[in-house]
Amino acid sequence: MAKFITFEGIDGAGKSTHIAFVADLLRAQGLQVITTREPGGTTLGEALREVLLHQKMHLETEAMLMFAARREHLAQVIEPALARGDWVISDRFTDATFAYQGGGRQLPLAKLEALEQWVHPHLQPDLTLLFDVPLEVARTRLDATRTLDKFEQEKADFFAATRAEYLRRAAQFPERFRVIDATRTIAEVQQELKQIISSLPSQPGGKQ
Ligand SMILES: Nc1ncnc2c1ncn2[C@@H]1O[C@H](COP(=O)(O)OP(=O)(O)O)[C@@H](O)[C@H]1O
Ligand SMILES: Cc1cn([C@H]2C[C@H](O)[C@@H](COP(=O)(O)OP(=O)(O)O)O2)c(=O)[nH]c1=O
Repeated sequence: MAKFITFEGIDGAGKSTHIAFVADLLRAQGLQVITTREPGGTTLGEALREVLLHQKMHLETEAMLMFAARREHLAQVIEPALARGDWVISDRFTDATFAYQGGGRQLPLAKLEALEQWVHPHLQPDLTLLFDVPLEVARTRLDATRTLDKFEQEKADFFAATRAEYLRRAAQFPERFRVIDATRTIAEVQQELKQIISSLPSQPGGKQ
């Protein structure tokens, strides 16, 4: 059966680095795989991403726009792909809203739970890979590579709270989450990803 896999972690943890690797592992098994991202993944979603990453706005506006982009993403991309039997890998999904808007910006989680119930009451990722690194490691990686967007310019305590909320959710939903120690080398992380993917149901040798 097609699966929905999400990649999560604070900025600079290394998510984007590993998405193509995991997609290729699955394709090598003959599976159809699409990769996508949030906020974004559709024409409207990418327009909302531009606004979300560069404009200041009320915290609740930010949370609702994240879910608005997600609604479109589910309707246009994620749900049709899963219905066709394609595997879907998304660079972030709803856990990111809990971590960033809930943890980092302190929006009450009950408000986010209400939006989640509205937008995807019956769908959760089958597997969430949480790339976990201390803030200093993430920051060093980011500083070395790119111009920082609105979220990436946040202070250390914002990322500490974001990371803490990710880890809290991983503990809350242990069947869905795999926490990956992303301080290791890219090769070591890929080795672990290979093991995780090969033990998924529907994989040759994986649990059914
Ligand atoms: N395990 C790693 N060790 C060292 N550098 C890494 C590692 N993983 C990623 N990087 C580098 O860190 C930077 C941020 O990685 P990226 O995948 O863009 O992070 P994210 O998508 O989580 O924000 C990139 O320059 C990437 O090459
Ligand atoms: C999906 C999502 C992302 N974000 C933030 C996290 C990231 O800082 C930013 C964009 O995510 P991302 O695509 O990971 O950024 P980049 O391509 O620069 O690595 O949006 C939220 O705050 N809430 C959300 O619900």
